Amino acid sequence: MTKVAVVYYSGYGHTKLVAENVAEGAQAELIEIDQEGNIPEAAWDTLQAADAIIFGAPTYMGSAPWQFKKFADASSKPWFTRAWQDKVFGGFTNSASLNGDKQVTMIAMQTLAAQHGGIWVSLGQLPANTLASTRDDVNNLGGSAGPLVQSPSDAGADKIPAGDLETVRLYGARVASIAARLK
Ligand SMILES: Cc1cc2nc3c(=O)[nH]c(=O)nc-3n(C[C@H](O)[C@H](O)[C@H](O)COP(=O)(O)O)c2cc1C
Repeated sequence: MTKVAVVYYSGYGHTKLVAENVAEGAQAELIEIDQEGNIPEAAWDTLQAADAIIFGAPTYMGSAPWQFKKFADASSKPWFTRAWQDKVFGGFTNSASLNGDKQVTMIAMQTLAAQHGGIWVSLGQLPANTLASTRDDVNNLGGSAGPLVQSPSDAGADKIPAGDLETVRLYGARVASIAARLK
């Protein structure tokens, strides 16, 4: 069976809900990076055993929060031994603005996957960008590297647009299916 892990950081719960939706689509195990930027020791074994790893983080100040970066730096241990070489990777980000510099976070995740010698899975969904498009549509923020999610800054995770959550569920399924094909 194909194993997928979603490793994510969430400061205030919005990205956590997004990660849960990605994991639902991918049938993945969730690993939360805590407020100190750490994951449980056993989670490193889960990542090692995974066929695919999906990174998730909100965008803070135009990039991933330091807790995600601490996790990324800690992954230099498996990097040294090429332990994640040829795994399938994906990633997603969530932030308050429609744009909000999400792409910077996506590029950081793609680069991290490349550092590990991984195979990055793009979003693979057409953008919904016509006059008739709404926030309920899949890929209404027009991502290509991976799913982009917007959480209004003055609301809880329950106000994340339905289209964004459907986008991430489909992306999770895509990563899992590509990992299964390559296995
Ligand atoms: C320190 C900080 C910096 C932020 N910087 C950005 C930003 O650069 N762009 C943006 O669109 N939203 C920004 N936001 C808003 C968050 O991305 C947004 O509230 C997100 O839903 C938080 O996710 P979380 O609840 O998983 O932490 C920032 C929030 C915080 C707390």
